[in-house]
Amino acid sequence: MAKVTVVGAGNVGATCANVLAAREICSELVLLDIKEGFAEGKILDIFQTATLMDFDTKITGVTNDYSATANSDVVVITSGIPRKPGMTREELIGTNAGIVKSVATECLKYSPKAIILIVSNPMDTMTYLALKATGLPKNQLFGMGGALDTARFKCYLSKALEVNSNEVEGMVIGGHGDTTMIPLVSKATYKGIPVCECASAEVLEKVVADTMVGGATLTKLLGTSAWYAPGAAAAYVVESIVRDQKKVVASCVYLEGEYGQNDICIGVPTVIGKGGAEKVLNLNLTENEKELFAKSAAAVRATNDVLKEIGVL
Ligand SMILES: NC(=O)C1=CN([C@@H]2O[C@H](COP(=O)(O)OP(=O)(O)OC[C@H]3O[C@@H](n4cnc5c(N)ncnc54)[C@H](O)[C@@H]3O)[C@@H](O)[C@H]2O)C=CC1
Ligand SMILES: O=C([O-])CC(=O)C(=O)O
Repeated sequence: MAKVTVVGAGNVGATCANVLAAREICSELVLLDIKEGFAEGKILDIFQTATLMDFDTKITGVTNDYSATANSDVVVITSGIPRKPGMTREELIGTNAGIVKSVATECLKYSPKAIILIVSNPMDTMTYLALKATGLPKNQLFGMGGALDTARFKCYLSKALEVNSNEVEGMVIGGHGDTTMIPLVSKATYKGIPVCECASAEVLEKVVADTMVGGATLTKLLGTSAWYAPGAAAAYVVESIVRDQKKVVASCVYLEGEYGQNDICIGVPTVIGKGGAEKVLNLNLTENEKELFAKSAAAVRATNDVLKEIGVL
């Protein structure tokens, strides 16, 4: 069974840790935070649910002690600040870039073989930065955004169609940003029936718009960004890795020619297994989707350029 480290014991990290422990996705879990006693406290609280929820994953919380994370099979990086209402994810780059770079480097010292999953925002750019800073192969380090955006897309679709969300199929590719994500309506189905046969174009346009601002909507409601679905989405990706499930998850991976893009990390359908991001699937996009993907990549690239301007790359 696997050892998983989650860095950042805040809303998303602690939720991810809770799902991993309660569902016994790994045998050993370490939660690490820089804030004194914070991860220890979150883990003690989670541990006190063990007899209530019937799990026995070995869980440990530590303050900045990377030696406790040694030999992890998977590391999830959620450290960094979240946005506040009215902000974009891209505005977090100045604070989060330094944090993500140093955390990824530190984790790797103790777990050189770990698959590293980046969650901190702006996630596409943080993934690119961590990949370049560590020099890891592209299968070993990738980002989580599409799993969450896809879950939201399915929720909004199921509400619009008034059907069970588990009976809906769909995927969101592109950047994990309010204007960069691309919910693929053309590929979405309800029990094999294309959704465009189930709802009007107007209804589906609203589903797309709601999905794209899914994170911003929650940030406005909560005063900080969401955590239940983000934490569960990260745990979903970890499960596909540690159980070698080979699920196809829209994931932020480094592209070398796929979808017409090079030298960028952005969301594309990816087979996730024990080798990490094992294979990118080539979807037959419509002309409009191809155009949207190129625009999305241009926007992500512009944010990546800021890494050089602020001197972290
Ligand atoms: N990729 C995605 O789909 C999503 C990404 N996010 C992002 O995840 C990040 C975390 O969000 P929340 O958990 O809500 O924030 P939070 O503020 O609740 O937690 C962040 C934690 O990181 C810790 N931290 C900061 N610097 C650290 C360091 N150098 N080492 C270890 N720990 C450190 C803080 O002490 C804090 O406990 C944000 O950047 C947010 O935008 C959030 C939701 C979805
Ligand atoms: O909205 C945010 O800033 C956090 C996030 O990435 C999400 O919930 O999708």
